[in-house]
Amino acid sequence: MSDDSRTVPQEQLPSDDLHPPPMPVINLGHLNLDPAIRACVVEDITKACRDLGYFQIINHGISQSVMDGAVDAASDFFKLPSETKEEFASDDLRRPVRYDTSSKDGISMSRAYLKHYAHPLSEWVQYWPEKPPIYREYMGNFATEVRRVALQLMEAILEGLGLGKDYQHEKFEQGLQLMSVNCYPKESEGDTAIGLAPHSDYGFLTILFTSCRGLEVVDRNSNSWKVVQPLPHALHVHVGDHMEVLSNGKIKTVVHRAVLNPEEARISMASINGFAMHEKVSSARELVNEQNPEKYTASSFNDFLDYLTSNLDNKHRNFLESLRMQGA
Ligand SMILES: O=C(O)CCC(=O)C(=O)O
Ligand SMILES: [Fe+2]
Repeated sequence: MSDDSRTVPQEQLPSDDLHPPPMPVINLGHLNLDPAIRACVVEDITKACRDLGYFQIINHGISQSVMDGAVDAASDFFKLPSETKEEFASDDLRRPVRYDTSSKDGISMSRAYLKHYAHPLSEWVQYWPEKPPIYREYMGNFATEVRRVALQLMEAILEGLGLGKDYQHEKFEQGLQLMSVNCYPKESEGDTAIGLAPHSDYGFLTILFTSCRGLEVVDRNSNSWKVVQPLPHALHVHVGDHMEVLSNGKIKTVVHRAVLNPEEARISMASINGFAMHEKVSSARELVNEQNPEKYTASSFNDFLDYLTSNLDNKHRNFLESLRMQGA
């Protein structure tokens, strides 16, 4: 290894900047209390989405044992011999399950990940790893629960945007869920601290479980990286590209990255929630007017996969930029 390769560029160093309190924390249990309390929680969620694009949720109804079970299933999978995991390796982004050890961006080399569809579970679970034997059941339980939470949050945001909680209800109900299960080694001296390069997520909402600190988000007010400090038993939520499209830019997607933790190896599990594969997302008519003309071309998850496939070597794969209409 040359000396040069041991010098970590400044922009790849983890941020020391803990997200300054108050990082919004939403008590999701309050959504189901009386209408006046629900209205306040809807307002808090919508404000967090508009101002920051991310927040944490507590009292979300997913039990500790379901979360622990999924983490155990993920850790046990990543401990399997390479040959077993590589059965799932593929460059075909349309495979129902994909395993890889590094991204093609040349930055995030140390992450191992497994991506698979999860909704409807009965359709996809047959493709999931059979080893470890707990994987399908435990990850399936977590995926089902986390999707319930995503739908609940989506309804609240639609309500907060003035579209009504049942806006395009069937399309959300029938939408896809992609689980991105990530395993990062402990940071080792001299290596890049970046575990996953900056990106925004496809879909409306990502709900992320993280076993310890490592996620960073761009704070758009200061245009700097902020460390997300996970609260016990909380889940992190951030907005994806299609939320920006649907809201016609009222809510913005969140650029985020993962850095390696200097104390421990890390597991994260992201549930990415969108419309079905070929269902196009466009800006809500109700949010388009003369002052706010339509800003984005309609697109589907299938279009996103096409875009990724033709931009595999692009370090800044920015799907959303490709949708922005001229002059918008
Ligand atoms: O590991 C993390 O904290 C982030 C994971 C992530 O951004 C993703 O899987 O899209
Ligand atoms: Fe992400």
